[in-house]
Amino acid sequence: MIVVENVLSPEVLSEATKALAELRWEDGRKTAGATARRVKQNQQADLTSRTGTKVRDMLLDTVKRHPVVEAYARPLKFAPPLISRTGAGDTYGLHIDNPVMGKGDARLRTDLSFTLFLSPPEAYEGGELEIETVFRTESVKLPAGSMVIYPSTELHRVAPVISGERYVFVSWIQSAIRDAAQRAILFDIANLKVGLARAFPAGSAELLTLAKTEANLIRMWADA
Ligand SMILES: O=C(O)CCC(=O)C(=O)O
Ligand SMILES: [Fe+2]
Repeated sequence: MIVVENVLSPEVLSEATKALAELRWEDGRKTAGATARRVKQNQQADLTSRTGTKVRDMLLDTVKRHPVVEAYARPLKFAPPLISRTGAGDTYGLHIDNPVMGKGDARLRTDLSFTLFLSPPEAYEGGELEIETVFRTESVKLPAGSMVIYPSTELHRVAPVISGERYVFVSWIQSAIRDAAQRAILFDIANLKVGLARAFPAGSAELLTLAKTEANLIRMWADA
């Protein structure tokens, strides 16, 4: 699991916030899988409108371009994102995300789930994203514009919102590196590259060997 801070610039965040007011909202159960439907009680934006499509593409492009998202998740495919609104009294009970989403070319395996927070934490009480890991339950409530990426293999819920409104942008990633342990090794190497680039000159044998190791591990492990 990783928190990526300030994924959205203040300009993109303010444009997204403005768009939220223009979106049409429908029952969140429409997009839930069979088991999640029972516990899902929120609203979801209709993203087929002009404003909806625009804000969806703007947010997804920003997420896709982020270097930490790329290094951590190694995305191969993204599921169609959702923008959801959880108001006072609403919640999304404990569930597991669908393992496979979409049809045909859009079909993907969900390796990672993410939530990009669009509301500042002061805008609502409750509404933490709670992820049940083996050792503990992680409770996540982030500043607007920051996101959490977590393994889709974990049960999770959105705690009831007590007051205010919680807006988030949510999607799923099929990673080119299916195995989480292999993904973690590649993330370490990506971070090491950044650190060592400060200590060694560009084109040095050390940096070239590290680049070679990274490239060859990706060649060994990547789906495509
Ligand atoms: O709202 C969130 O933070 C997570 C939503 C969620 O779990 C889902 O849409 O499957
Ligand atoms: Fe979920």
